[in-house]
Parts: sequence; C-alpha cells; structure tokens
Amino acid sequence: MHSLNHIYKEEIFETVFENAYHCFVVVDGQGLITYMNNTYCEFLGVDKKDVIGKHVTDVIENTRMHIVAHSGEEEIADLQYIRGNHMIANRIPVRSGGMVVGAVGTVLFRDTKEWMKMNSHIKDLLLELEHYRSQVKNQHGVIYSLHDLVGSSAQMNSLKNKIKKVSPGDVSILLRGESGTGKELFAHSIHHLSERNGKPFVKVNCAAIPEHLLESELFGYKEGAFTGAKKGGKLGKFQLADGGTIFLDEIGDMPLSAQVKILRVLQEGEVEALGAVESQKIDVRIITATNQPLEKLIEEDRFREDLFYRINVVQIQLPSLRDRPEDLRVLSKYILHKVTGRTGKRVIDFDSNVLERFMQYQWPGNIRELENVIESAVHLTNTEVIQVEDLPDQMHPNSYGQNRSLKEIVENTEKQAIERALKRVDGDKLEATKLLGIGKSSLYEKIKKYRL
Ligand SMILES: Nc1ncnc2c1ncn2[C@@H]1O[C@H](COP(=O)(O)OP(=O)(O)OP(=O)(O)O)[C@@H](O)[C@H]1O
Repeated sequence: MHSLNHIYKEEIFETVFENAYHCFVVVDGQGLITYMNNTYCEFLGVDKKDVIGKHVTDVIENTRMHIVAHSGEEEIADLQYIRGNHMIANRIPVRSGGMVVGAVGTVLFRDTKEWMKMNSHIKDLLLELEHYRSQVKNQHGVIYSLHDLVGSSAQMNSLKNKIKKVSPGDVSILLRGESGTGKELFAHSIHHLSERNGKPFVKVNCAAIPEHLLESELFGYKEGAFTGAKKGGKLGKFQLADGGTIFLDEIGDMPLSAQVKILRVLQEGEVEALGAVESQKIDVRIITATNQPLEKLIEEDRFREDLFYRINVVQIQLPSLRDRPEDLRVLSKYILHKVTGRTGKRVIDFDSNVLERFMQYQWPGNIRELENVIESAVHLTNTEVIQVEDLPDQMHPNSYGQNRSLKEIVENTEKQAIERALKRVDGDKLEATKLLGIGKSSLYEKIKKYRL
C-alpha cells in the first residue's frame, strides 16, 4: 500500500512551499537561486522567472544564504533587514552524500499585524542600541566589530576563527599585510572581542609622528618638561590607553630610540613621562601592524630583535584582495550599500562586466582602493547599475596594461588563471587540468615556469 505522502508528494510539497505566510528560497552550492516561492517573489516585488539562476545576493538584501550553502553551518532565527522590515530568517544547509550542496531559507512574517507590532518594537530597540553603540564609540574610539569584517572566503573564515581565539587575554598580536588589507579593522575587532572592550582603544600611527615628538606623544610630559610644554603637562597615548588596548600602526617605521622605550613598557609595565620624577604603572594590551619586512630590518639593525619577539607572540597575516577573489562580490556590494547610504544616491548594483573587471584587476591598494573605486563610480554613474565606463582610469585594460608588453599581460593572466583554478580544486592538479582544458604536462610546465 502506498502511503499518503508517497501519492501526494508533489501536492504536499506545493502546499508547504507555497504557504501564504512563509517565504521560501533554495540556493545551490554556488549561491545561485534554484527555487523561490510566490509569496517571497511577491514580497520582494520580483518575477519568479527572472530570479532563478541569479546569485542570491543580487536578489535578496543582506542575505547569508550563499554563506550557509558554503559553510554548511545552519543559522536559525537570525534577524534580517529586508525591504525596510526586520524579518526572522532560518537558513539550513542541504547535504547530499556527505557534501553541502545548497541551502534552504525561510523568512517568517506569520501574522502580519502581530509581526508589524513586534517589528516596530525591534526597530525601536535597535535604534536604542545604535545610540549606545555610538556613545561607546565616542568615548572609546571603538568603531568596528567582527560583523564589519566582510568576506566568506576560506582565508577570511579562518582569520575570523583565529581572532576569536586570540582576542581574549592579553597576548601581543602582530598584524601583517599590504596596505589597505584591513589591519586596523582587525585590531579594532580584536579589542572589541577582548575583556578590555569597555576600555579605550588608542591608535598611534608611528610613521606619521615626527621622531622628535614621538616620545612625548607616546608617554606624555609633565608641566615645564621643555620649553613650549603645555601648562599642566600632557598625557601620552599609553596613559590614555591604560586598561585598554594600544594599536601601534606602521611599527616598522618607528625610530630605534622609541623602540627601546616601548620595549621597556612591555618588559616592566611602566611608562615615564618626559620630565617626570617617577615612572607610572600601566596596563595595556599591545597590537602592532606593519607591511615592512621586520626580519630584514633586524638584519640591517633598523629594528630591535628583542622588541620583535615581544610584539610577535601571535602573528596574523592578512591576505591581499587579489588572493581572495571569492570575496570581491560580497565586499563590493557591502561597500556600495555603505556609499549609497552615505551619499543618498540610488545605485543598486554592478554590471556583470564590472565584476568581471574587478576579478581581473590586481588591487595594489586592496580594500581601500576598492572603496575608492566604488565611491568614484557611484558619483560618476548616470544609471542605477554601475557600468565599466563609470570606473576610474586605472581599471581600464589599456591603462593597467600600460608600460607592459603583451607577453607580460598574457603571462600574467595565464598565471592568475592557473592560480585560481588550483585554489578552486584545493591543489588537485588533475582536476585543475580539466577546469583549464589543458594537458597534464602543460600544466606542470606552467606551474614550474610561474613558480606556483
Ligand atoms: N574585511 C573587510 N570588510 C569590510 N571592509 C574592510 C575589510 N577590510 C578592510 N576594510 C576597509 O578597507 C579600508 C582599509 O582598511 P584598514 O585601514 O583597516 O587597512 P590597513 O591594512 O590598516 O591599511 P594601512 O596599512 O594602509 O593602514 C577601511 O575603510 C576598512 O573599513
């Protein structure tokens, strides 16, 4: 005998999925929409036939479906802001043969009236929270948290896990990475996740302070310490950070004389203001950042080895943007949202050619450059979708090919294609040959040539 479920399988599915109060969406492993029920389409004001096959981030605001379809970690009762409303979203990974192959998402607004009441209550609470957040930000200079670290590439996820582990406690952290990769953002997040988060976060840009002022900036001075000293003296950055975190940015540019003093603070937990008779106990956590090759500076006697060991207890290397192209789309969308929110200009998306161009570009200035490119494109565009023509000069192939021969450009593109393919198949060379459509020996030859 057939069970009821078996006979009416399709009807049962249809009744469940097309239920008037639930929004359903299904995505595949790449985050592409494979199903969206009518209720959801109506709510979003989209046509079902237009959304199937699109990336979910192009259709649903603030979605995390593609992340769940990638990570395989379910997210239940998450608050999601869609079309001016806070909704409750559940995202459940779909597994087949032990692999994550996609995700099913539901968005709830069961009883619209009741929900609207709750929604305005939540909006009110969020406003209040925002108010307190900005107060804390004003008092302690903390701006960022883990949520601000956009990106779901394997590198980003493992970095986020690492900082969750090392943030509590007082261990010194050295952040390394090219300019604009997010070192400062990470430093803020570490502070935010530590027990010191109620205390100040103080940033010092070691490269921006003239050598003769660095000491007084860092350690302060007493009244009358030198001609021109302020009445009442001045607190140094270390005293201001007492109980909290001090972030020494561009530490590789710090003069040797100041390095000695910093080492003393780290060893003895004391600072001595200029002109002070006694030193003062200080309790700060140190986070440092640099893009300089500190090991080489040590060899050249431009950086103290003992200081290096003190600051380098945990080292976090931030990847450059070109090494995590998977994050480009979500980062671009995030930045677009931020820029349009600030400027008030209605620009909602990027043309697919623009994203393609983003993927090819090298991003020497990393995320900061991406921010500048998007900001300038938003200002220049006349449409709601950013076009290739709206991009600044450096993004045009003629321009980034300038001063480079065709051979170099072709080789560079080839190298990148192989790098990406290898990354995508986790280094499996056989799989990479299939993906690239080249023979095994040819791949080995190129791997050797480009030293991959
Ligand atoms: N993962 C990220 N998600 C969102 N925004 C990011 C991310 N990483 C960096 N940014 C943004 O990129 C910009 C540059 O980041 P940040 O200043 O932290 O970089 P940095 O490595 O400290 O640069 P520099 O070495 O030049 O001081 C900032 O506006 C920051 O908010």
